[in-house]
Amino acid sequence: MLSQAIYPYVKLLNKIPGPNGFPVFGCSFIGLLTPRDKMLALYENFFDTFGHVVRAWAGPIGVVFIGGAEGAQAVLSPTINIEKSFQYEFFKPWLGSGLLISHGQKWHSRHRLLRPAFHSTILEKFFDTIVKNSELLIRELESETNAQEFDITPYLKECSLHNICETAMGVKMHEEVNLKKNYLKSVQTYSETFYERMMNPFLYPTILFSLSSTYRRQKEAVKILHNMSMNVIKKRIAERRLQRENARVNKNSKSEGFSKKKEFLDVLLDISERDDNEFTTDDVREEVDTFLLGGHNTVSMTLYWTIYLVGLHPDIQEKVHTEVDDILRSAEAPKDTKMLQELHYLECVIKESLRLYPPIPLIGRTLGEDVVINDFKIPAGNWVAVHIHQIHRLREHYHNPNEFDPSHFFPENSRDRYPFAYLPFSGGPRNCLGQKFAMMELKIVLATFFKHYEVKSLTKQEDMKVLLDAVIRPENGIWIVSIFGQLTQFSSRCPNFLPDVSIFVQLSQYSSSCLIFRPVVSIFVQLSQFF
Ligand code: HEM
Repeated sequence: MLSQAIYPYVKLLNKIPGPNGFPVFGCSFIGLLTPRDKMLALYENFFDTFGHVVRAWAGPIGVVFIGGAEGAQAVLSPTINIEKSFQYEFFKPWLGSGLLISHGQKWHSRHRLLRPAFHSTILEKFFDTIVKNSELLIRELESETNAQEFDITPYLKECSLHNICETAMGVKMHEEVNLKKNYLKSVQTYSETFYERMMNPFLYPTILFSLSSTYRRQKEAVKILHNMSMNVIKKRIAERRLQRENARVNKNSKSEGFSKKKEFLDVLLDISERDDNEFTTDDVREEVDTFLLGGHNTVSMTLYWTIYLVGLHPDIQEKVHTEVDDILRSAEAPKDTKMLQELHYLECVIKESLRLYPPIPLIGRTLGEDVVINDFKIPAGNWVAVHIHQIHRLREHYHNPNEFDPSHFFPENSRDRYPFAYLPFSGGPRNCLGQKFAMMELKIVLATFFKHYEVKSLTKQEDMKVLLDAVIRPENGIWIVSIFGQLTQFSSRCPNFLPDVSIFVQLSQYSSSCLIFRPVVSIFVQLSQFF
């Protein structure tokens, strides 16, 4: 009975080209055997070999990878496809069923509730706070300018964490040194355990996962992550109490936290204070966890990839400095949103950095209806992964796909581009809620940074190890030499993005040259004929 039900499905999916899989194990061994810094290259090789639509078996479950813009549009546009794929469940111990993971009625109502908290009129209120934190970053970096070389990533992570806490959450976390340090470390630990689980279908069932050492590491990380979000919530509740007290004492004074347009955390706390139990403390916490993560991790990632890429290209760096100096003049940082809008070249640089290193390189969906892409039918209910990183490097959309070339976003080059060929913030109804916030923050921090610093990146692109977990990040940080307030020329480095991965593609096609492995492989090949 079961095989009768499964067989047509397997047959249908096997019409889509992709690496062969073994019964039960599918192609899982490829993921397990591939070093993390080679994963992106492995995907690229699959797309080169099989085309824009690639089928892979994650254990016994079929996943279809989409590496073309038209396919991405077919999956991401329809409202019926808003359900995330099963792997997002692995975020549940941390994020509960917050906005990133939820679907159906819950997603619709939360989305409607929280969207206004990122409206442009609210964002303008955040401008001065982000400027202040950017200036703090500049002062903190001064201690490093005499050093030979240093890793800039911890500074940028902290800056973006300050920004999201002080704006959307309405609390200052500058003094909480240990809490922040442990939080940032635990974000990384969780990302790693997420990746380990995703790559190993044996860890998919909760019961097996709970026996693993990965689970124990994840559990410890979750305690710290929740400690951070509860701390933020408690601080804001105390702040609101104080504001109310002040408003009572001085009846005429207007309380900042109770203006008509509310910041994110106040929206949540207002509802949780009502008597109807619609929103519990856990509901508030899962959204705070979601926005703390969304608000700092991807932004800091973009900050350091942008500084890294600019630090490799003196010609581009010179143009950035010229523009920032022209627009900011004697100001230490951007003064208003009008000034930000005039930083056209910097905007192209940020967009180009997001193209080459989209912080979230893959997004998953469970299809709500059958989708046909390039004549291949993917049935409703199937998992699909849209490979943003791959789509961003297609020559049909970018004249110089593997180079850092901000001219890709000059109006004359981008005006006619296929809309789903650029997806750093995803696309369709479940695109990023913090997109405008992120672009404003990135521009303010980077304009302030380049107003004060010239940088030289020390790791060549060919030596840069890029790790894939929930995001793409440099394995060993971003090592730079920075010069405060004086501009000099540095020699350009040779970009060469993808390491050699031929061995992994061979593996995927059962031609492993490993002697011990070969007999095992051949048995599975034989068995797979009967499947
Ligand atoms: C450069 C910065 C950012 C990038 C590249 C980025 C990228 C993305 C992407 C690709 C998604 C879709 C994820 C998926 O479908 O699995 C997403 C969703 C989301 N992002 Fe961002 N994001 C950024 C900044 C932010 C910020 C600053 C916030 C909050 C303040 C935020 C909040 C969210 C939320 C809540 C979602 C879930 C939306 C939903 O499912 O309805 N993001 N982001």
